[in-house]
Amino acid sequence: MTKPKVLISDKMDPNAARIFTEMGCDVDVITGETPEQLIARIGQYDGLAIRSSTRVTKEVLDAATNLKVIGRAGIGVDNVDIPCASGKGVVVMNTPFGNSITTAEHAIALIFALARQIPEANTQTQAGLWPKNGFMGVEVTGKTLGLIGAGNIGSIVASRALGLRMKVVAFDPFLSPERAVELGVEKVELEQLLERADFITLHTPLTEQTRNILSRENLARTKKGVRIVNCARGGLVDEAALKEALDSGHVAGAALDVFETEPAKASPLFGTPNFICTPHLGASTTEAQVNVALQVAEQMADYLVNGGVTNALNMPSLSAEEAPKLKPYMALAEKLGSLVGQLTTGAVPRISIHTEGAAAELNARPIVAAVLAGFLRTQTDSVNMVNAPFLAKERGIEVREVKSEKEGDYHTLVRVSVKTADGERSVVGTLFANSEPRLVELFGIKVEAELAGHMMYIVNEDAPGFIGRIGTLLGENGINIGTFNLGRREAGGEAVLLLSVDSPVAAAVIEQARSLPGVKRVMALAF
Ligand SMILES: NC(=O)c1ccc[n+]([C@@H]2O[C@H](COP(=O)([O-])OP(=O)(O)OC[C@H]3O[C@@H](n4cnc5c(N)ncnc54)[C@H](O)[C@@H]3O)[C@@H](O)[C@H]2O)c1
Ligand SMILES: O=C(O)CC[C@@H](O)C(=O)O
Repeated sequence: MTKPKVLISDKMDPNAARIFTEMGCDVDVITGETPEQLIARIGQYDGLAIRSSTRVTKEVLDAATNLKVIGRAGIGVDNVDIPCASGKGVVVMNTPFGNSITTAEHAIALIFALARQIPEANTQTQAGLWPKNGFMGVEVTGKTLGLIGAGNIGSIVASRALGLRMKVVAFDPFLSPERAVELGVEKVELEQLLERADFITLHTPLTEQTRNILSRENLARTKKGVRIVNCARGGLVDEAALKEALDSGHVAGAALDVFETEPAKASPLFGTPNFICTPHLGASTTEAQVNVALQVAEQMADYLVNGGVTNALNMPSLSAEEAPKLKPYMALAEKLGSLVGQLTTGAVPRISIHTEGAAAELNARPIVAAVLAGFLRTQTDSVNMVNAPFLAKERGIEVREVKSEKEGDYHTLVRVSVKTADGERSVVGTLFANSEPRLVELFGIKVEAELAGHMMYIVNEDAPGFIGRIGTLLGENGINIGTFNLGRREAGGEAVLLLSVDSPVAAAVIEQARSLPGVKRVMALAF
């Protein structure tokens, strides 16, 4: 088997390359390339490991014809076009916890740097000015810290601030009252936070809701003399308004680790008194960089070598232990999705996936994704487990998931139902010997068929002589029948015949089969 090939395109702790190699991947470390150089190179790689410098744009993804996974050694993935990656079936992973402590410590360091004006005091002291009277600071003890965003990093900042005897108020619409109590913070609305905080620290992602959360209007609502720290993302604070608020003295100090445009080589804020900044160093400690490098390499290699999915932003997680258990179900689900896709014409506004018995105990999301991939592959080639849910949504298909752990006739079942203009139609499958996918029901008729290779689907009136006629027709056309599966609603009623054949069935043979007496529908199928 050829080894998966990974490119590390940003400066990363060397442990990442070591782990890739140890886990069976070939790895190249090529950093500092231009976008054009990356575009020219990316086609040969299965994996791309990045930090924040590499921009994974649509152009890069268009050229990445072999790419299966992008791994971000860090948290923020705003340098990756995730919708485009999802559309192309590329898994995007990050390492959500590896640098949280480090970044929280940077925020605390900046709070102290602002409270005691350490950078400027250092500069003037080293310039020989001994400015002992020019730097009257403030204590943080007893002050109120306003936390905007109380997730991984925000909650660590809160614990450190409480240790410093600060009072912490937090604005985070997704923070539950119970969690706030657990963290020892007071959950407040943004307006209250702005009015009460002596220090404000931001720890949210940049989203449409958080962009400019410290806007000109909100900065004006803050307490006079507030000090502001942003170690999260540029764009959360209006930089022009911050400059004015610093100049007017309304804001006593501001520290930015992140900027609207990075690298920030020029900014109106540079040189402003009481403004300090660092070049996106929040995650830059030896410990954090080892953590995220090890984690990203382990996650990516696990995916490329074993199929395990951890911390993916566009696909359900799947552990290396779960992967082998789910594998036969995903094969069954994909076949059922494909069958129903091949047998359905016209719009499908809804697909329902019902798992029963042992199947209901499993993680349903990969099974659902496999059904959708099988179904959509009948309409487009560029579909896989990652992009299938997105494509289904794009096509206006509502996807329903139902689980019932009670066993019926089979110890495990997957039922796929599609809603069409003619009503709801279902196909049902099980696993024989826990591993072999079998169709057991087709549009309400009991059958038993392996869905594999080339097949023929025939609906006819149950009448003597039909099987002989179809056998003769195929024989005369040199088509060898592999398996023969029959089912019927009742004696003399509608019957279904599923044949596996050793070679594709030509359109002309399908036409001849359609003209046999009693035949209602004939289709060639392929799996
Ligand atoms: N400076 C750096 O080097 C550095 C390092 C690591 C992380 N970060 C950034 O820090 C940020 C926080 O990281 P994290 O790991 O704590 O993320 P997280 O997802 O654990 O926490 C984010 C929190 O923001 C909250 N939130 C979302 N929308 C909000 C809104 N409209 N108002 C208020 N709160 C809102 C969420 O509920 C969540 O609790 C991310 O943007 C990440 O990219 C920066
Ligand atoms: O890789 C870095 O140095 C920055 C990391 C940080 O912004 C993150 O979102 O994890």
